Amino acid sequence: MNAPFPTQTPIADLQLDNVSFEHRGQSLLAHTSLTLSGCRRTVIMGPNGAGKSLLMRLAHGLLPPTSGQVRWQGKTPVQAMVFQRPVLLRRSALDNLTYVLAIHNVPRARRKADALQALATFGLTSLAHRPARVLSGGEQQRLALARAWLLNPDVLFLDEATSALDPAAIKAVEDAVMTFHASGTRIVMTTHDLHQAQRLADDVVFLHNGQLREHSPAETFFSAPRSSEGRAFIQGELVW
Ligand SMILES: Nc1ncnc2c1ncn2[C@@H]1O[C@H](COP(=O)(O)OP(=O)(O)OP(=O)(O)O)[C@@H](O)[C@H]1O
Repeated sequence: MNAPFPTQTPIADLQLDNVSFEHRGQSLLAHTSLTLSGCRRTVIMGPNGAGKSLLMRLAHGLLPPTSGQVRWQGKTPVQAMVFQRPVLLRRSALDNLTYVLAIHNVPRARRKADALQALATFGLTSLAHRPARVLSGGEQQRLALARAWLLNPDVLFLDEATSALDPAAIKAVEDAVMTFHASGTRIVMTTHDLHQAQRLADDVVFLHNGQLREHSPAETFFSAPRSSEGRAFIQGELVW
């Protein structure tokens, strides 16, 4: 089950240093300092509008902060991101994958075999020739994960990757996340689902109103959160 690019270890720490993001004078993320290290599964939690997606996009480099710095303490790792609604090409599932290999200059002779292997890894072999855009939500999400798999990322970001899925599809995506993690990929994900966070998290970053309230080991966050907002959130009392 080897992905086509060899991975480098250890993965550089990601350091956010006093990062803020403002829009039209409004503070959406304030003075956030955070280090993500090792091969951990970090889950970013918080109520609607807390700034979870924003933090993730800043961490992945999709948005520049208004102030502060986002930096890798070492070689910038290979990164991939999976969104709630994956953007897939108007082609077959297989061709979506061979396309990614082509733009990463993988020799043509290897592309189909590598793509088929990635489809098999995520249980999509029987759908290889189906147009990607007619796949179900869960299948599309697994295809997005198969596409990310081909990049052999050191760090995988997932933004609400299971929020539109039924329980079986959620399990399939969670299994896929575990497959990445077992292969040495650091996971950084947002979710609204407390049970999912309990299943997956090694550590929890908790945000409220654009402020980092705590970054705790999962065990601590779910049994004795350090922040009053974290306590209220896991008791279902903090809506936003
Ligand atoms: N690029 C942007 N420009 C302006 N405002 C933004 C931008 N990105 C996010 N926001 C705003 O920042 C706030 C936080 O948004 P974000 O999507 O990070 O919240 P969230 O915690 O992921 O919420 P949800 O749980 O509802 O998905 C929201 O009020 C949103 O409208």
